[in-house]
Amino acid sequence: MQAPHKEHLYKLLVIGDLGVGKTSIIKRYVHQNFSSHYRATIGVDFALKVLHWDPETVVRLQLWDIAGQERFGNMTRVYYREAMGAFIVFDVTRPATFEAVAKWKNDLDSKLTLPNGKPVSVVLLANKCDQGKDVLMNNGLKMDQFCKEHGFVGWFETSAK
Ligand SMILES: Nc1nc2c(ncn2[C@@H]2O[C@H](COP(=O)(O)OP(=O)(O)OP(=O)(O)O)[C@@H](O)[C@H]2O)c(=O)[nH]1
Repeated sequence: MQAPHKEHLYKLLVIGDLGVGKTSIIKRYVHQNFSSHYRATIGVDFALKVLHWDPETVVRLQLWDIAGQERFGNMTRVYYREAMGAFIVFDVTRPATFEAVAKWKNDLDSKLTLPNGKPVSVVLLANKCDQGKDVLMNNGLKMDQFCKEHGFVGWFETSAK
């Protein structure tokens, strides 16, 4: 097999309040497994997802799993540096985590811009949709409106379970 000759490395952030499922989403995506055991991330964790995009192209996604408690610290500026995009996660069973979404978005936009001066693309993830308590999700239109108002490129319901 011919070695790929195009390689891309992208740094992506995964942020959101404590316990919303950031680590679990990454684990599911990268290692295809899930654990119901909760262990809070301290600071930041990393994972690498390698995508064989086409026969000539390899894409490496460097996923930065930032602890929920970091919103109250000073380190996010350091962690956000040189990221190309971000996911902001909330837990559909805990409305307070949705209220924090705008705060995370503001924190990100105030500390990170692309080299061309534009804000990075951010996707909103409504996690734990397997729990059946998704008040917000019955209202897709409201979510679309929220994304428009706050500058998200879009939103998805997710479950890491
Ligand atoms: N039912 C269900 N539980 C989930 C899901 N995602 C995560 N959990 C559970 O929620 C808890 C917290 O998940 P984590 O992935 O550790 O959350 P986190 O956002 O990384 O938390 P911090 O590191 O504290 O910021 C764990 O007990 C997970 O098993 C999901 O999609 N569905």
